Amino acid sequence: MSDEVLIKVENVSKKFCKSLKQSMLYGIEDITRDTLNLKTTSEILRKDEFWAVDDVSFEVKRGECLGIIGRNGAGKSTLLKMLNGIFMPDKGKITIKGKVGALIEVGAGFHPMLTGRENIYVNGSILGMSKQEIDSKFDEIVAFAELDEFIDMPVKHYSSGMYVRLGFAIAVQSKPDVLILDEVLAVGDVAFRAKCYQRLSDLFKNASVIMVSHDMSQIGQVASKVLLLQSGKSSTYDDVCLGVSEYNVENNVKKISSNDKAVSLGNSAQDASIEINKDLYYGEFLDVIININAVNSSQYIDARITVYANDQTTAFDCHTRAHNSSTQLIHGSNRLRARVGPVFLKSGNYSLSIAILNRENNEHIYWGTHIKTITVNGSPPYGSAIYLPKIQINNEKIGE
Ligand SMILES: Nc1ncnc2c1ncn2[C@@H]1O[C@H](COP(=O)(O)OP(=O)(O)OP(=O)(O)O)[C@@H](O)[C@H]1O
Repeated sequence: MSDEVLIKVENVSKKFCKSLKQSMLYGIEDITRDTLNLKTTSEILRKDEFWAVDDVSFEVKRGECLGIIGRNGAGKSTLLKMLNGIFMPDKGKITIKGKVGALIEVGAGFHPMLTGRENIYVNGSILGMSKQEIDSKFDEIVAFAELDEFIDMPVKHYSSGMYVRLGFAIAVQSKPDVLILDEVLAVGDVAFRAKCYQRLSDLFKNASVIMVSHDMSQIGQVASKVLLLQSGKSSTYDDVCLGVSEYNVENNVKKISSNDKAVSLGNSAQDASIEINKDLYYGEFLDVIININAVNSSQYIDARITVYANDQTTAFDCHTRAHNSSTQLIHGSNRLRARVGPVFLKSGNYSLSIAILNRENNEHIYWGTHIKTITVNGSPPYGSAIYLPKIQINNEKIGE
């Protein structure tokens, strides 16, 4: 990470009006005051107005990724729209250096009547690429977006996943200094998301990234710091786990113990513990046992296990949804076994983050960041294979 600050946000606020009629009257009042060179009232709240973003300040350096988190209506999209120049702040100052790429709304920036091919040229030039540059990157963009067959189809017929694939592929190829991503990646499928995160980690070396997400495992995986928005007001956390933990508390997710900030439980779980086979040989399976005491009636669940190397890079990230595996969490005690492997990692120590999620709404039931460590032994001298292990889950209490 360099010391060069690419995004600087200083005491920024944005207000909205709850009543459309009132907001139109204020609009007329503001234009009149402006025309008559009278003092404007942008810094104070009038009847029915509220601060959607309230006195927010932060900096993002080249090489950093800021994760913006917060409940629905907390002000995340409003803040992103100000960063992208769609809204002007009512107070404060935003300074952004370099080329900006943004994926804020699915389909935004695309012309529906134009084909994928035509939109690549239009969108690429908006992002500052020359025609020659787009020509040379064209095949790579189409291949990354996996849209070969559909590239000459008007984008109005694209699915939301196809829009996101194309938008992301163009944005990363334009080599932005600043990349702003709203929840758009949530639309893509698991395999495409994995590819995006890989590409993002390449981009992080030279860019500042801002990413909004409701998926705390993604934030844990990608962000280097976190901005938590609560009714427009912000708190910044250099420790991602701590920021996510505060968000979980706000969402009534219980911490397992007060001195273990990295572990949280959702509403449907009362307590949980983890057992693993700590030492494994190259090519063996990793067994993760998650004992959960559930208070709700049964629900289908997924498991996601992320394994980090010593330097905090992700060795692999696997999700049962990608391997068509799921089981039920039942009322009372559950003994979930997530079997991951074969594990072809080079010898060394690794740390594990484990998430158990409700399959229907993706809510976290259990979430532990860097909760356990494992040691892999006996990798061959020529290095480790690049191979994504499979993950299967079953609940030993219901004998599936
Ligand atoms: N154009 C607008 N006019 C009036 N109010 C608005 C406007 N846009 C957003 N708001 C309000 O501002 C607040 C912040 O909205 P915003 O969309 O930024 O939240 P968010 O954190 O992105 O939410 P979500 O997670 O649901 O996307 C909300 O109360 C919302 O209703």
